[in-house]
Amino acid sequence: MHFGGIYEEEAVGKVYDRRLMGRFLAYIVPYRRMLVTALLVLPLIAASKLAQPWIIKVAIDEHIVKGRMEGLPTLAAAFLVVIFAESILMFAQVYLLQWVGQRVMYDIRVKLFSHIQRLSTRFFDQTPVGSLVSRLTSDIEVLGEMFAAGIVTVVGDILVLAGIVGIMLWMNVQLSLVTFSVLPVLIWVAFAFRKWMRLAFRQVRARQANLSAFLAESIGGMAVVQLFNREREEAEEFRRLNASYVEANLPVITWDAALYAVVESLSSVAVALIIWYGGGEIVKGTLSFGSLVAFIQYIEKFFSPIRDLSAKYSIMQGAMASLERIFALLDNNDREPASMPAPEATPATAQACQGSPGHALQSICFNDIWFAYKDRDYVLKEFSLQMKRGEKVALVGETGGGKTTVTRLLSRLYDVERGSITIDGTDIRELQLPALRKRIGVVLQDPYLFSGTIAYNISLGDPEALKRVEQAAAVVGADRFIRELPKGYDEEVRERGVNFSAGERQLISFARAVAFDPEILVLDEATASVDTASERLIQQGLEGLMQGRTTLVVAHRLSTIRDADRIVVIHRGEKAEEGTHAELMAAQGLYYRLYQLQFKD
Ligand SMILES: Nc1ncnc2c1ncn2[C@@H]1O[C@H](COP(=O)(O)OP(=O)(O)OP(=O)(O)O)[C@@H](O)[C@H]1O
Repeated sequence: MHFGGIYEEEAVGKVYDRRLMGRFLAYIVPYRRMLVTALLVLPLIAASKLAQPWIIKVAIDEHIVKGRMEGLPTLAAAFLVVIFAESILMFAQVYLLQWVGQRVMYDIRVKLFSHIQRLSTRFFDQTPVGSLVSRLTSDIEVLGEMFAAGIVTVVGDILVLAGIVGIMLWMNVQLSLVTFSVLPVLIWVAFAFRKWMRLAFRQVRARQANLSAFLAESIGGMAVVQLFNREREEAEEFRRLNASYVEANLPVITWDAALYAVVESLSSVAVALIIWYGGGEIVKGTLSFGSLVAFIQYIEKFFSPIRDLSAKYSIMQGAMASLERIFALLDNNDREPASMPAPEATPATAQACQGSPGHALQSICFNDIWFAYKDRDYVLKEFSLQMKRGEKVALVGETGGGKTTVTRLLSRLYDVERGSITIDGTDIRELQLPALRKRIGVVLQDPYLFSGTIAYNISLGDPEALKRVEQAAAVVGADRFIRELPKGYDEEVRERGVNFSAGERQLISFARAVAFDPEILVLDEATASVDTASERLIQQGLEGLMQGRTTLVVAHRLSTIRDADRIVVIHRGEKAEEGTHAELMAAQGLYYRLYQLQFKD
């Protein structure tokens, strides 16, 4: 059992949280006119609801009971007009509210997405992608439900309830008091229900989160599950989580059904009271027949919004929890590093690290850098390296030594903790991030392709890069296989490039680096082995890619770097050796041993 419900336990918020609602209101403000119009319609809808029983009362008392036909058609027509007006007003109100809801959701989605784009690599290391996707989709959708389910119309419901109480008291105080004797029970039930529902919801949402997290992991890793015959165990685990989700839902269903039944029977009790007490009043001549009928109709209209209470309650609670999570993400300031003055003055190290900013690249220097992904767990210790324009430097060493980390620090996916990295004597933390990244082309160990065409994947939609697509593909030798595709550069790439081989994906990613024409190239060689023919192709591609650029390459296949200007051996985060292939072989140290290991066959 690999899954112990370790995923986020959902915070079950309040049903109404003033702080969250206050912040949410800021998103509604731009659409206040539409919202106000929708709210202005509410009293009109309430009035038409209140008018209907009244028209019936008049018809009965003034016409039917007295046997007067004239006027009845007018009243019937008035009744129709009121009902028709109510439908039109309801339509307008639902439309306006949903319109505002859609706009607000659109705005929050845009804001959230651009916020997420600016978050740091560290943040993405720690946050499961699935949870970010659900912030942007289901959490925002729940906010939409708040508009769709007419939460705003609660105001209207309250108007109707108050109106009914007023009219009933005005018609007959005593009968009203007798009818409202059921209210204390109703209020008690509503409060108790709120408490129980809250607890039940907490369980449901936590188990729902577990279920989705399990699904995301299991479907994402389907190939492993299938290859290792783990389907049955996974299905068993899923059945367990699924059952626990259903189990958590049972109390909610029970309370929901119970509330419905209780409200329904209380409304029947109220009707019974009206018939019993009101009937007596009619007999005594203190109440008209029409008033009795109106009373029964009003009491039904009184209970109907209360019956919807549980649905509205759950939507509100869901919306508050979603708002809480959306705002927590928006408040996360784990931004990508901004450009800032370097914390310490760049030591004027060797002459080699100088240069003139703004001109062609002269030097890249790592000056005694220290770095840890977490706390004081240093992955790189006192690492130094100097590179001159046009040089090709290779990083080699055992797995987990810190080679990839060096490349990440150069492109500022993370910032060094101590020491500094300079380009032409300027600390890279002082450079603008986009300017720095424009100078550096990175080829990742695992090339990431997007769904779209090959041309799009090479240029990523950049107009300048788009002009260089074919030329770039030719430089790395990718043009040969692309030309053979039925649609050439317009061939569709499916999600993550599943319809291309590992070697072809590598070549496309090389072409991408060339199309952006960077001065500095950072290359993390793929560890995945490809067949000898592909390896030769890739080797040729690499040569084209590195032509005329200053290159830092993380090498796994030592054969590819024999001609590097310098080879740096990293051992447990420290520089162990540095020199050319011939020098390091002659020294018979770590590099020599690695080389022997790889070519022992
Ligand atoms: N995002 C991360 N969060 C925490 N630790 C990390 C992270 N990335 C790497 N590490 C750790 O840092 C160390 C150095 O990793 P790095 O990827 O730089 O090694 P490498 O020499 O490139 O290895 P390989 O040859 O396998 O690619 C490893 O011990 C690794 O576990």
